[in-house]
Amino acid sequence: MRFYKYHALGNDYIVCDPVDFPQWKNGPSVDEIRVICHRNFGVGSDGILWGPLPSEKSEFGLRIFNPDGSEAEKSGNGLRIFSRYLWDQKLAKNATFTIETPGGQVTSVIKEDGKLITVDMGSVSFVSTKIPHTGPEREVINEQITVLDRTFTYCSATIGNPHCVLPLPEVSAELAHKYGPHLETHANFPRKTNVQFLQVLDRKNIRIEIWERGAGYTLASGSSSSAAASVAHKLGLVDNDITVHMPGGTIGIEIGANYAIRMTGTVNKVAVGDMHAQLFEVKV
Ligand SMILES: N[C@H](CCC[C@H](N)C(=O)O)C(=O)O
Repeated sequence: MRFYKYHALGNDYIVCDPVDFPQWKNGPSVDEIRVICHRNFGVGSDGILWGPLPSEKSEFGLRIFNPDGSEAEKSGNGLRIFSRYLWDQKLAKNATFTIETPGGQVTSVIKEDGKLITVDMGSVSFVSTKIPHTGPEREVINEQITVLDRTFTYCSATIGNPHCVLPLPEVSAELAHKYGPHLETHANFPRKTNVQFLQVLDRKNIRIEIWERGAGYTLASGSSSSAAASVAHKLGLVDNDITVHMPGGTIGIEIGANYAIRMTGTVNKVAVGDMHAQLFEVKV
């Protein structure tokens, strides 16, 4: 059971290719995902990338799993990592190719032999019924939400997966750890949500602290960068080309017409290894 581990700005994923896991007819089970991703009992990662899968629409298909066993519609860092895997394994014959995710088709462009990758992520929407977010259909902009001892003003967006973006004068990891879990599971979000605390530094730079749906605190997130940059732009606070600063590093976001997002960031290869059958004897 060969696996390939990469990270994107410290947001790490394990690529599991169906050719190496013939026993997984429909992908890994929740128990298998949870133990593989576990930092002590498993290989350890912020998620699993299951692919390449057959696709009728795109050149490659991909499924994305969070460490809690849930499935994500899209992952920006995950898509850069999977694109790098396809390039490294010579499965991608050209430097530009398409990938189908449950959250829509994306287009990847390999640069610097895979050390830098650009992904056209699709378009961001703020519409409640697309996120999904409860209440009447509207764009979720500057609404109020109360968790624990605090009421925040927030916006919500989707780029295939759901996001709750909270603009503040200053952000911190402590904010993400304290309020993130409660926002992630708030009743406003029927499919839960990713959470970003947003600090606008200037018209070309933002800073975010992230609490991910199904993964918790992470050092970087491509879909979070896309959503937070789009919210900042929607609020008139930034221009179209933005650098998103996160604890793990920076991602470039270009906002096009109708909030079409072009994301550019690095990928680092970590390891290639083999999972042992005893890994699956533990349930976490
Ligand atoms: N936890 C996310 C998926 C991974 C997102 C993040 N790692 C990224 O790079 O976009 C979700 O359930 O929607």
